Amino acid sequence: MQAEDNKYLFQVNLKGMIELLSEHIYSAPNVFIRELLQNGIDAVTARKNLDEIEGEINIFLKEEQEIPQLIFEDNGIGLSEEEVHQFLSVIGQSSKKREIDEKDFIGKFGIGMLSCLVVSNEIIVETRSLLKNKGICWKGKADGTYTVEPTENMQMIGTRVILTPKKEWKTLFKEDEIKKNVLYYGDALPIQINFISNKGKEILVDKDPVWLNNDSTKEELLKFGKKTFTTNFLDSFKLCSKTGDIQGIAYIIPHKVQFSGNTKQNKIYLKRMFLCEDAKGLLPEWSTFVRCIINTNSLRPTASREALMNDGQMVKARKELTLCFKDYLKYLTVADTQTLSQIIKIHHLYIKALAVEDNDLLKMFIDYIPFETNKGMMNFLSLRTYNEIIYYTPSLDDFRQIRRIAGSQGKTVVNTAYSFETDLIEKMKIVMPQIHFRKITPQDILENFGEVITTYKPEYQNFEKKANTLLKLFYCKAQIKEFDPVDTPAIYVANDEAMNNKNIQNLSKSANPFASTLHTFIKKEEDNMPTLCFNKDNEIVQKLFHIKDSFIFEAIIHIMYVQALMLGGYPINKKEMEVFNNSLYQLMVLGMTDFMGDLDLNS
Ligand SMILES: Nc1ncnc2c1ncn2[C@@H]1O[C@H](COP(=O)(O)OP(=O)(O)OP(=O)(O)O)[C@@H](O)[C@H]1O
Repeated sequence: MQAEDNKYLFQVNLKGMIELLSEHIYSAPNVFIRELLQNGIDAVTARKNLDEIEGEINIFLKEEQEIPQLIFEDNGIGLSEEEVHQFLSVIGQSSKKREIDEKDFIGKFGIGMLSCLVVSNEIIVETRSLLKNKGICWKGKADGTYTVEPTENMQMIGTRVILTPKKEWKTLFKEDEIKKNVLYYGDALPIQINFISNKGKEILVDKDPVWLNNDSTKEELLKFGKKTFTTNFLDSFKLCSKTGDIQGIAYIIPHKVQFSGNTKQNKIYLKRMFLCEDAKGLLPEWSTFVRCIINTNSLRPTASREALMNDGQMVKARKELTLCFKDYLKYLTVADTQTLSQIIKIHHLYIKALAVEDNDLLKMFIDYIPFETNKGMMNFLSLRTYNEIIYYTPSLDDFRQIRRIAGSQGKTVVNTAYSFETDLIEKMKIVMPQIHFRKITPQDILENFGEVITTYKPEYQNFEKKANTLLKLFYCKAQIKEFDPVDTPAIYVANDEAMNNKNIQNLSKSANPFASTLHTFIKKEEDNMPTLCFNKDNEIVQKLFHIKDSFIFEAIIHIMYVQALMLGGYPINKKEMEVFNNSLYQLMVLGMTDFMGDLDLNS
């Protein structure tokens, strides 16, 4: 279209716009209901600024004809003929674009009406402005044309939007579907919404939801939470933030949840219109142990109106909401320690995440937080009460080994291999300098084992020599030590590097094409070989010092070696399993043969 000499106006291909909306911007076609509710409530808000009225939205469903007709009617400000041309007929034009409008209105982009053309070929708008005394009928079509003419149908001030479905969207115009969608988007709206069909009038929404009512009791809130999320929550607490003008409620999930950062099971409202389930960015990442219902009056939506903009305001709001979490937990420490213990029992991982971030909380909760130790789960209070030094290990493999042996040495060792534990310990070292923490490895424990000078006793030397020859095949060395408990004959000790060396060693003997170069990765081979420590005072070991039969010696060393691997929770390869089974089998046969030798087979 030519506007002036050499100047042309852009044209909008409405069909393309509708495709863009339905396929890329809106996640589902039912959003037209949200857009109509929102236009209705915005119109009522605009009228209330000039006039004292009780706003109302009536939704009529007429099903007498083969094609149903859906009418959304509001008693809002209405539109004049000029406004119809200016706002309804220009895509991207909105009467709510001024900065001061942001506070009052939900809409602002000037595209919401188009969502109706996703489900209907035509939009009919009958409207009468508060400021004019005649009604207008506007008809807009998906082909981009529209008509405007006077109408006698509008006796009231307000607007009526009339839609008939495209064939493929007829199901969205069924009574149940409409009611479900109206409640999905509009259940918290501050306006009465009625549904009217040939069966009569039904009030769908008429009062403030429990979670926005400051006088609601905890019981009422928990009941509402159960109805909304079908969960019997452990507890609830209020959320509020000045930034974003946020109010809401958080429910504590009564069972363990994966620490996955899943933020998609909440209910987020914008100016009391449902927006989305994903609270990403608005709630801290560790908050997945709660379900939240939140309303914000001033954070900004994206154009799809299905998410909030992750901007500076949201970051500020998140900080304020995080404070609500902290305040609630602090409150529990003084007012409801029973609920606090339950929460910590189920969600200690999240509480740890919180405590890592905040020194005050760390001091407040640390005594309640459970840790895995070689003596079972222990809370920090018991740990610090009964141990002068708190030993810890950040490697799970090391913990598995240490678990068996540290206790016998009177040590309590904490497994800090899980998320946040190491950070917590590092923080505690600073915040609580009076408590002594010490990192420990299997090597440290090994060094604490009683030294046995083998050179004094030829049988010890002989034992180590023979055992070393056998164990070398498994990339392991033998050592005689003295340690508790005496009934443990042998302990396998290997740090991460030693285990790596063992694995490389195994690979280098396999058909791996890089086998010949793998040896270069093994550092200080002898020093860092896994060690099988034999317990000098153990009954079996004592007997092995004197055993003459090399066959039995070999079988027992093999069995002790694999048993020690099992005890330490180490992986066992095929070759190790084979020698274990074979040795056990041979010993059983031997034992039975000896036993049968004593029997009188003829009797
Ligand atoms: N029920 C109504 N009563 C009065 N005016 C309305 C009504 N519905 C739509 N309008 C007018 O039509 C304009 C365009 O509406 P539309 O829904 O496309 O966009 P919006 O509400 O302004 O913004 P958004 O795209 O963010 O929803 C509105 O700005 C408003 O001026």
